[in-house]
Amino acid sequence: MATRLLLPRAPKTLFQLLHLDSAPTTSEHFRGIQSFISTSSFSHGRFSSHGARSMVSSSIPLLNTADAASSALPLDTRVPATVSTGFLGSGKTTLLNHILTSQHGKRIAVIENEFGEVGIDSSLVASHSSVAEDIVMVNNGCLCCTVRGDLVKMLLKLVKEKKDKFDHIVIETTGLAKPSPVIETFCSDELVSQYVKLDGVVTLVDCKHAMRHLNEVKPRWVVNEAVEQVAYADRIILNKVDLVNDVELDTLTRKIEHINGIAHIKRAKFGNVDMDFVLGVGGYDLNRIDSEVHFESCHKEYQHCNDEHGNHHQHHHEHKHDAAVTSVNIVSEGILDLDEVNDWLERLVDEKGEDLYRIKGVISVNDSTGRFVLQGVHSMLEGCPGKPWGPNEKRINKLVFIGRNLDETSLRKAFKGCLL
Ligand SMILES: Nc1nc2c(ncn2[C@@H]2O[C@H](COP(=O)(O)OP(=O)(O)OP(=O)(O)O)[C@@H](O)[C@H]2O)c(=O)[nH]1
Repeated sequence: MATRLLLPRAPKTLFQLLHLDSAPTTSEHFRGIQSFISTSSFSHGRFSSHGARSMVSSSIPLLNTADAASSALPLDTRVPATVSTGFLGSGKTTLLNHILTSQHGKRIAVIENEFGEVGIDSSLVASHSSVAEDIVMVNNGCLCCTVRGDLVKMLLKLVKEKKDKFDHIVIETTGLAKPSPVIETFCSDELVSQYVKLDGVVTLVDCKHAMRHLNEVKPRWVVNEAVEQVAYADRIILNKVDLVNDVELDTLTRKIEHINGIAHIKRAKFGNVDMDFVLGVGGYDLNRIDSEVHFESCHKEYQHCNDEHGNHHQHHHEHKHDAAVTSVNIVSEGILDLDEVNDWLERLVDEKGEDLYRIKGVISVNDSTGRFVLQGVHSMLEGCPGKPWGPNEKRINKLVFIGRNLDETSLRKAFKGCLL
């Protein structure tokens, strides 16, 4: 199975990029993306090397470094799209109605999918919407691999025919859908990624029933949709808190953090959250990775858990090799050898791409005055220079891996091997 890596070996370009003395401008940012863009694609649930595609592209043609240096790039004008997912009855339609009736100043286009001939959800949504311009499109079927083509068609129809009528797209998946094919549509479909950018995956969790679904043991090779929906999330809404007590809520929160250590989590009744929490989250935006990779609990531990070299500490979950979907967070001070990181991540996505759901990171690399940020889905990875480090700022690398069968021990070991 062929895959591509994050950081192609182009030392000259790389070092030019990493020597930026200040935060990158928009054009520098795109230069970075372009330079490090992955070229693997995902088709029918399997990685393939056919048809080089970019994970994040834009309406801007990708420039080479020399061109970028002399051009001012236009703003990224692609329409942001939010994918709302969650188990059956978790509150997706309730949240959607909340989005459609809240005052956030955005005109929303909705793509719904539902089974059956009678569109119950769509009539619920349509009747609640207070904004005349909102557009609701319904797809009768599951937006999974089999109908991914329909999603592409609907997205392209929206952006081509109704472009001026909306500012944001919300895609509600059915409760039993795996979110990955929908996410991959944005990452791997060249046409879609020219017009639309994935803003974030919002997962609704029914606090009353989620634990049962998350713990359900599936036959080998059968995906537990509830776990996947949590694993891919940028934002998680623990909904229906009125139906559980504090102990149940805390246990569920820990379980969810164990699966996804990076998503922001909010508790809610009837999907009632601030719109900032679900719209405009920039979950796939390299510019925002720095603020996303926060690891609050790790910051606390950092003071206690430095090893003898002062450069490593364990996350509070001691899971060495877990067949389930989990997160491994690495927070460590130090400077990494970029070539070593390059080799490591290349090997990792090559061997484990299918099991790696998300990667996000902010790292400090040799000869750079600024952070290097990276993010990826499966074997599609991208990175670019980020904000400069402050003069007295500790260079703390933060990396999070969310995936299946993650071998925490070997991830930490490989990371350590990259430290200078
Ligand atoms: N008690 C309680 N009920 C809620 C809450 N949020 C939603 N509900 C109810 O839960 C039921 C399911 O909510 P929906 O929004 O339709 O859930 P959904 O995820 O769209 O459901 P499917 O489309 O069937 O997967 C509805 O009757 C909602 O009114 C909540 O916070 N508390």
